[in-house]
Amino acid sequence: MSPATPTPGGVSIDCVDACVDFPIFDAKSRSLKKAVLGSAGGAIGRNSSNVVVVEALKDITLSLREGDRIGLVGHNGAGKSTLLRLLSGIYEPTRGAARIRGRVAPVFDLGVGMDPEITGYENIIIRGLFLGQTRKQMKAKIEEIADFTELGDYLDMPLRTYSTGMRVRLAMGVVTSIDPEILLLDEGIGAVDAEFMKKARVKLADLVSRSGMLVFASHSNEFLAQLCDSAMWIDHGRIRQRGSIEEIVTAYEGPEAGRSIAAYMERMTREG
Ligand SMILES: Nc1ncnc2c1ncn2[C@@H]1O[C@H](COP(=O)(O)OP(=O)(O)OP(=O)(O)O)[C@@H](O)[C@H]1O
Repeated sequence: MSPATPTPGGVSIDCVDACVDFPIFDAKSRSLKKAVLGSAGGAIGRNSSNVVVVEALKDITLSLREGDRIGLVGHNGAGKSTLLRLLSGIYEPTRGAARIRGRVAPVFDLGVGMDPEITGYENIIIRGLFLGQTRKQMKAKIEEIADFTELGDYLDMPLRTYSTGMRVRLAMGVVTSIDPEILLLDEGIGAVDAEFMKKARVKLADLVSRSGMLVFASHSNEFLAQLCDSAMWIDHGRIRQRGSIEEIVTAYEGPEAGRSIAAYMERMTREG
């Protein structure tokens, strides 16, 4: 399908009882008890072959449709990133099913689609191809992307000479220049400095308004409220609750955080 062709019937994601387990072949059983009691991470158990597994996602049943802009909240290791990878098709469910219809742009794994040995310019093209663009489309917008990144002469240097934030700038430049149908964002993109982030947020908001569906994992309620209109609480690999941003922040962090995000959203609406 050409990158500009919309998916017939609209974009959608449907998961039914989807589970994702990570087998850990070199786990030390002595340390397991501690991990089970920890508040971070998914449950640790054993599969039918008695291999230790991390149950990163458990029985995820979820329907997402065109226009959905949903934020994911939850503790460290709750399963947010794993869910984004499941929704992008990068991970297959260990059990259950996940059906994805639409062109997905995953914006979390900065290493994917990038080559440390080639220049920033070349990586712009490569990453665009990875996200379903044609070489011609990428060449047409490479200068605009280069300007956005403000990386100057570094764009002629191999990517391995870049800092983490510089790589994020490059990846953000590419992703905000395309038109994905399903946008999956991880807050890891926050590795850039404050000045650049201000500019990137505007571009991201624009990208989100162009895309058919957004799922965004974030530890920042404000950032979540800027891009999403509903939220879902992931807790130890399960969907604990889905609802409005205010509802979910209140349930996850308590009434004070809920009131604070409600006031923030009101201010956002007032100021347009
Ligand atoms: N490649 C992997 N191999 C083994 N376990 C993994 C792997 N990736 C994630 N996990 C485990 O899966 C669980 C969910 O991790 P995930 O990264 O999805 O959490 P998260 O909600 O995104 O966390 P954070 O907010 O800290 O980024 C954790 O227990 C983690 O240890």
